[in-house]
Amino acid sequence: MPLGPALSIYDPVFIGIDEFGHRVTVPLIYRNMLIGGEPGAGKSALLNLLVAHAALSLDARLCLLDGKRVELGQWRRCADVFVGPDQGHAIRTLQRLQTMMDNRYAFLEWFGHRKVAPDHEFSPVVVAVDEIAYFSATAGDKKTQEQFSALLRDLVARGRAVGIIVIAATQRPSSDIIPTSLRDLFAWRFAGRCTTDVSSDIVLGHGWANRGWSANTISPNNQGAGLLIAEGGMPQLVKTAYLADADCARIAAYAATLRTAATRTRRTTRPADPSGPVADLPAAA
Ligand SMILES: Nc1ncnc2c1ncn2[C@@H]1O[C@H](COP(=O)(O)OP(=O)(O)OP(=O)(O)O)[C@@H](O)[C@H]1O
Repeated sequence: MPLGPALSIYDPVFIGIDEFGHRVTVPLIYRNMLIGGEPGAGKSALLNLLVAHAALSLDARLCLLDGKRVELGQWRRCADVFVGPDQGHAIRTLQRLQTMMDNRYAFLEWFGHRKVAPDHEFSPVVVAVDEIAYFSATAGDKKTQEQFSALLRDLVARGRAVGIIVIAATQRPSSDIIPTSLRDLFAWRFAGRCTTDVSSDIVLGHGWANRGWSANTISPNNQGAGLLIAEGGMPQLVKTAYLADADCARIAAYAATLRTAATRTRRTTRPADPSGPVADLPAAA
Protein backbone atom coordinates (compact mmCIF):
# COMPACT_ATOMS: atom_id res chain seq x y z
CA MET A 1 0.00 0.00 0.00
CA PRO A 2 1.46 3.44 -0.87
CA LEU A 3 1.98 5.47 2.28
CA GLY A 4 0.93 9.13 2.38
CA PRO A 5 1.40 11.74 5.06
CA ALA A 6 0.02 11.24 8.54
CA LEU A 7 -1.57 13.69 10.96
CA SER A 8 -0.42 14.95 14.35
CA ILE A 9 -2.28 14.91 17.64
CA TYR A 10 -0.93 18.43 18.13
CA ASP A 11 -3.12 19.51 15.14
CA PRO A 12 -6.69 20.68 15.81
CA VAL A 13 -9.17 17.90 14.98
CA PHE A 14 -11.87 18.61 12.38
CA ILE A 15 -15.25 17.55 13.76
CA GLY A 16 -17.85 19.13 11.45
CA ILE A 17 -19.53 22.41 10.56
CA ASP A 18 -21.37 25.09 12.51
CA GLU A 19 -24.76 26.55 11.59
CA PHE A 20 -23.08 28.99 9.18
CA GLY A 21 -21.33 26.18 7.37
CA HIS A 22 -17.91 27.04 8.84
CA ARG A 23 -15.42 24.32 9.73
CA VAL A 24 -15.31 23.43 13.42
CA THR A 25 -12.08 22.07 14.84
CA VAL A 26 -11.12 21.16 18.38
CA PRO A 27 -7.54 21.18 19.61
CA LEU A 28 -7.34 18.03 21.75
CA ILE A 29 -3.80 18.19 23.04
CA TYR A 30 -3.70 19.26 26.73
CA ARG A 31 -7.50 18.87 26.84
CA ASN A 32 -10.19 16.29 27.49
CA MET A 33 -13.62 15.89 25.95
CA LEU A 34 -16.97 14.73 27.32
CA ILE A 35 -19.65 13.60 24.88
CA GLY A 36 -23.21 13.09 26.14
CA GLY A 37 -26.62 12.55 24.64
CA GLU A 38 -29.51 10.15 24.34
CA PRO A 39 -29.11 6.79 22.57
CA GLY A 40 -28.72 7.34 18.83
CA ALA A 41 -27.69 11.00 19.20
CA GLY A 42 -24.40 10.43 17.40
CA LYS A 43 -21.95 10.08 20.29
CA SER A 44 -20.10 7.04 18.98
CA ALA A 45 -19.91 8.62 15.54
CA LEU A 46 -18.14 11.66 17.02
CA LEU A 47 -15.92 9.43 19.14
CA ASN A 48 -14.94 7.48 16.01
CA LEU A 49 -14.09 10.73 14.23
CA LEU A 50 -11.77 11.79 17.04
CA VAL A 51 -10.23 8.32 17.29
CA ALA A 52 -9.69 8.31 13.50
CA HIS A 53 -7.64 11.51 13.79
CA ALA A 54 -5.70 10.03 16.70
CA ALA A 55 -5.10 6.76 14.84
CA LEU A 56 -3.69 8.67 11.88
CA SER A 57 -1.49 10.72 14.22
CA LEU A 58 1.69 8.74 14.45
CA ASP A 59 2.78 10.85 17.41
CA ALA A 60 -0.19 9.57 19.46
CA ARG A 61 -0.89 6.27 21.16
CA LEU A 62 -4.36 4.87 21.60
CA CYS A 63 -6.05 3.24 24.55
CA LEU A 64 -9.66 2.22 23.88
CA LEU A 65 -12.34 1.15 26.35
CA ASP A 66 -15.59 -0.04 24.83
CA GLY A 67 -18.01 -2.19 26.82
CA LYS A 68 -19.92 -2.93 23.60
CA ARG A 69 -16.72 -3.85 21.69
CA VAL A 70 -18.13 -2.86 18.30
CA GLU A 71 -18.20 0.94 18.63
CA LEU A 72 -14.42 1.31 18.71
CA GLY A 73 -13.51 -2.24 17.69
CA GLN A 74 -12.35 -1.23 14.21
CA TRP A 75 -9.38 0.68 15.70
CA ARG A 76 -8.10 -2.27 17.71
CA ARG A 77 -5.04 -2.77 15.48
CA CYS A 78 -4.00 0.84 15.97
CA ALA A 79 -4.32 0.73 19.76
CA ASP A 80 -1.84 -0.11 22.50
CA VAL A 81 -4.73 -1.66 24.38
CA PHE A 82 -8.36 -2.43 23.69
CA VAL A 83 -10.62 -3.07 26.67
CA GLY A 84 -13.96 -4.80 26.06
CA PRO A 85 -16.60 -5.64 28.67
CA ASP A 86 -14.06 -6.53 31.35
CA GLN A 87 -14.10 -4.34 34.44
CA GLY A 88 -10.85 -5.80 35.82
CA HIS A 89 -9.03 -5.11 32.56
CA ALA A 90 -10.43 -1.56 32.51
CA ILE A 91 -9.18 -0.88 36.04
CA ARG A 92 -5.73 -2.41 35.39
CA THR A 93 -5.41 -0.29 32.27
CA LEU A 94 -6.33 2.95 34.06
CA GLN A 95 -3.93 2.05 36.90
CA ARG A 96 -1.16 1.56 34.37
CA LEU A 97 -2.00 4.92 32.79
CA GLN A 98 -1.93 6.49 36.24
CA THR A 99 1.56 5.10 36.85
CA MET A 100 2.63 6.35 33.43
CA MET A 101 1.22 9.77 34.30
CA ASP A 102 3.15 9.93 37.58
CA ASN A 103 6.37 8.83 35.87
CA ARG A 104 5.92 11.48 33.20
CA TYR A 105 5.41 14.15 35.87
CA ALA A 106 8.65 13.03 37.51
CA PHE A 107 10.36 13.42 34.12
CA LEU A 108 8.88 16.89 33.58
CA GLU A 109 9.87 17.98 37.07
CA TRP A 110 13.41 16.70 36.63
CA PHE A 111 13.91 18.56 33.36
CA GLY A 112 12.03 21.69 34.46
CA HIS A 113 9.22 21.41 31.89
CA ARG A 114 5.59 22.18 32.61
CA LYS A 115 4.05 20.01 29.91
CA VAL A 116 4.98 17.52 27.22
CA ALA A 117 5.99 18.93 23.85
CA PRO A 118 6.35 17.43 20.36
CA ASP A 119 10.12 17.10 20.78
CA HIS A 120 9.86 14.99 23.95
CA GLU A 121 10.26 11.23 23.79
CA PHE A 122 6.80 10.75 25.29
CA SER A 123 3.89 10.31 22.91
CA PRO A 124 0.51 11.70 23.93
CA VAL A 125 -1.98 8.93 24.75
CA VAL A 126 -5.61 9.24 23.69
CA VAL A 127 -7.86 7.34 26.10
CA ALA A 128 -11.29 6.89 24.50
CA VAL A 129 -14.13 5.49 26.62
CA ASP A 130 -17.40 4.60 24.91
CA GLU A 131 -20.06 4.61 27.63
CA ILE A 132 -18.53 5.60 30.94
CA ALA A 133 -21.66 4.29 32.71
CA TYR A 134 -20.91 0.72 31.66
CA PHE A 135 -17.71 0.75 33.76
CA SER A 136 -18.83 3.20 36.47
CA ALA A 137 -22.38 2.00 37.13
CA THR A 138 -23.19 -1.31 35.40
CA ALA A 139 -20.31 -3.81 35.31
CA GLY A 140 -18.59 -5.14 38.42
CA ASP A 141 -19.68 -4.20 41.92
CA LYS A 142 -19.92 -0.90 43.77
CA LYS A 143 -16.30 -1.07 44.90
CA THR A 144 -14.84 -1.63 41.42
CA GLN A 145 -17.21 0.93 39.90
CA GLU A 146 -15.99 3.52 42.40
CA GLN A 147 -12.41 2.50 41.74
CA PHE A 148 -12.94 2.98 37.99
CA SER A 149 -14.56 6.39 38.53
CA ALA A 150 -11.77 7.55 40.84
CA LEU A 151 -9.06 6.47 38.37
CA LEU A 152 -10.81 8.12 35.42
CA ARG A 153 -11.27 11.31 37.40
CA ASP A 154 -7.57 11.38 38.30
CA LEU A 155 -6.55 10.93 34.65
CA VAL A 156 -8.94 13.67 33.55
CA ALA A 157 -7.77 15.98 36.34
CA ARG A 158 -4.01 15.48 36.05
CA GLY A 159 -3.34 13.90 32.67
CA ARG A 160 -3.49 16.97 30.45
CA ALA A 161 0.02 18.31 30.92
CA VAL A 162 1.61 14.90 30.38
CA GLY A 163 -0.31 14.31 27.15
CA ILE A 164 -3.03 11.97 28.42
CA ILE A 165 -6.18 13.01 26.58
CA VAL A 166 -9.43 11.45 27.84
CA ILE A 167 -12.42 11.42 25.50
CA ALA A 168 -15.44 9.89 27.22
CA ALA A 169 -18.98 9.34 25.99
CA THR A 170 -22.16 8.56 27.87
CA GLN A 171 -25.79 8.04 26.98
CA ARG A 172 -26.65 8.65 30.63
CA PRO A 173 -25.92 12.32 31.28
CA SER A 174 -27.19 12.17 34.85
CA SER A 175 -25.57 13.60 37.96
CA ASP A 176 -24.62 10.16 39.35
CA ILE A 177 -22.61 9.35 36.19
CA ILE A 178 -21.27 12.88 35.53
CA PRO A 179 -21.07 14.78 38.80
CA THR A 180 -20.39 18.50 38.34
CA SER A 181 -16.89 18.10 39.77
CA LEU A 182 -16.03 15.62 36.97
CA ARG A 183 -17.87 17.52 34.21
CA ASP A 184 -15.98 20.72 34.95
CA LEU A 185 -12.65 18.96 34.38
CA PHE A 186 -13.47 18.41 30.69
CA ALA A 187 -12.31 21.37 28.61
CA TRP A 188 -14.51 20.32 25.68
CA ARG A 189 -18.07 19.14 26.12
CA PHE A 190 -20.46 18.05 23.38
CA ALA A 191 -24.16 17.51 24.08
CA GLY A 192 -25.95 15.59 21.36
CA ARG A 193 -29.74 15.50 21.63
CA CYS A 194 -30.74 15.11 25.29
CA THR A 195 -34.17 14.16 26.56
CA THR A 196 -34.34 16.94 29.17
CA ASP A 197 -32.89 20.38 29.84
CA VAL A 198 -31.35 18.96 33.01
CA SER A 199 -29.40 16.30 31.07
CA SER A 200 -28.23 18.97 28.63
CA ASP A 201 -27.01 21.13 31.53
CA ILE A 202 -25.23 18.15 33.07
CA VAL A 203 -23.05 17.98 29.94
CA LEU A 204 -22.74 21.67 29.06
CA GLY A 205 -22.77 23.23 32.52
CA HIS A 206 -25.41 24.51 34.87
CA GLY A 207 -27.66 27.30 33.61
CA TRP A 208 -27.17 27.02 29.84
CA ALA A 209 -30.69 25.65 29.25
CA ASN A 210 -32.19 28.68 31.00
CA ARG A 211 -30.12 30.91 28.76
CA GLY A 212 -31.58 29.26 25.66
CA TRP A 213 -28.94 26.61 25.01
CA SER A 214 -30.44 23.18 25.49
CA ALA A 215 -29.62 20.04 23.53
CA ASN A 216 -33.25 19.07 24.20
CA THR A 217 -34.25 21.40 21.34
CA ILE A 218 -32.29 19.31 18.79
CA SER A 219 -34.55 17.19 16.61
CA PRO A 220 -34.29 13.43 17.23
CA ASN A 221 -33.99 13.09 13.44
CA ASN A 222 -30.91 15.29 13.35
CA GLN A 223 -28.31 12.76 14.47
CA GLY A 224 -24.83 14.17 14.83
CA ALA A 225 -26.10 17.65 15.70
CA GLY A 226 -25.19 18.91 19.13
CA LEU A 227 -23.99 21.79 21.26
CA LEU A 228 -20.26 22.12 21.70
CA ILE A 229 -18.81 24.20 24.48
CA ALA A 230 -15.21 24.95 25.36
CA GLU A 231 -13.95 25.94 28.78
CA GLY A 232 -15.19 29.44 29.50
CA GLY A 233 -16.89 29.76 26.11
CA MET A 234 -20.43 29.86 24.72
CA PRO A 235 -22.18 26.79 23.31
CA GLN A 236 -22.04 26.44 19.55
CA LEU A 237 -24.41 24.37 17.41
CA VAL A 238 -22.40 21.83 15.41
CA LYS A 239 -23.26 19.12 12.91
CA THR A 240 -20.54 16.55 13.18
CA ALA A 241 -18.94 14.91 10.17
CA TYR A 242 -19.82 11.26 9.80
CA LEU A 243 -17.62 8.29 8.99
CA ALA A 244 -19.63 5.25 7.91
CA ASP A 245 -18.42 1.84 9.09
CA ALA A 246 -16.70 1.19 5.75
CA ASP A 247 -14.85 4.56 6.00
CA CYS A 248 -13.68 3.69 9.51
CA ALA A 249 -12.49 0.27 8.34
CA ARG A 250 -10.47 1.81 5.48
CA ILE A 251 -8.95 4.54 7.66
CA ALA A 252 -8.16 2.03 10.42
CA ALA A 253 -6.41 -0.32 7.97
CA TYR A 254 -4.39 2.57 6.53
CA ALA A 255 -3.51 3.92 9.99
CA ALA A 256 -2.42 0.45 11.15
CA THR A 257 -0.13 0.14 8.11
CA LEU A 258 1.34 3.60 8.72
CA ARG A 259 1.91 2.75 12.36
CA THR A 260 3.70 -0.50 11.60
CA ALA A 261 5.97 1.29 9.12
CA ALA A 262 6.62 4.12 11.58
CA THR A 263 7.48 1.70 14.40
CA ARG A 264 10.04 -0.04 12.17
CA THR A 265 11.62 3.29 11.21
CA ARG A 266 11.62 4.55 14.79
CA ARG A 267 13.33 1.39 16.02
CA THR A 268 16.32 2.21 13.85
CA THR A 269 16.40 5.97 14.44
CA ARG A 270 15.39 6.71 18.02
CA PRO A 271 14.49 4.90 21.23
CA ALA A 272 10.90 3.86 21.86
CA ASP A 273 8.61 5.92 24.08
CA PRO A 274 10.17 5.38 27.54
CA SER A 275 6.68 5.16 29.08
CA GLY A 276 6.53 1.56 27.84
CA PRO A 277 3.38 -0.22 26.71
CA VAL A 278 0.00 0.42 28.31
CA ALA A 279 -1.26 -3.04 27.53
CA ASP A 280 -1.16 -6.12 29.71
CA LEU A 281 1.26 -4.88 32.30
CA PRO A 282 0.68 -5.72 35.94
CA ALA A 283 -1.23 -3.12 37.91
CA ALA A 284 0.71 -0.39 39.65
CA ALA A 285 2.12 -1.43 43.01
N1 LIG B 1 -22.92 13.21 12.07
C1 LIG B 1 -23.86 12.39 11.61
N2 LIG B 1 -24.44 12.60 10.43
C2 LIG B 1 -25.39 11.76 9.96
N3 LIG B 1 -25.85 10.69 10.62
C3 LIG B 1 -25.31 10.42 11.81
C4 LIG B 1 -24.30 11.26 12.36
N4 LIG B 1 -23.95 10.75 13.55
C5 LIG B 1 -24.71 9.66 13.75
N5 LIG B 1 -25.53 9.46 12.68
C6 LIG B 1 -26.52 8.38 12.52
O1 LIG B 1 -27.05 8.07 13.80
C7 LIG B 1 -26.85 6.70 14.11
C8 LIG B 1 -26.55 6.54 15.59
O2 LIG B 1 -25.31 7.15 15.84
P1 LIG B 1 -24.39 6.68 17.04
O3 LIG B 1 -24.29 5.20 17.07
O4 LIG B 1 -23.14 7.46 16.99
O5 LIG B 1 -25.29 7.13 18.28
P2 LIG B 1 -24.96 7.00 19.81
O6 LIG B 1 -25.33 8.30 20.43
O7 LIG B 1 -23.57 6.54 20.03
O8 LIG B 1 -25.97 5.85 20.25
P3 LIG B 1 -25.81 4.81 21.48
O9 LIG B 1 -25.81 5.64 22.72
O10 LIG B 1 -27.02 3.95 21.35
O11 LIG B 1 -24.52 4.08 21.26
C9 LIG B 1 -25.70 6.26 13.20
O12 LIG B 1 -25.79 4.89 12.89
C10 LIG B 1 -25.89 7.11 11.97
O13 LIG B 1 -26.85 6.51 11.11
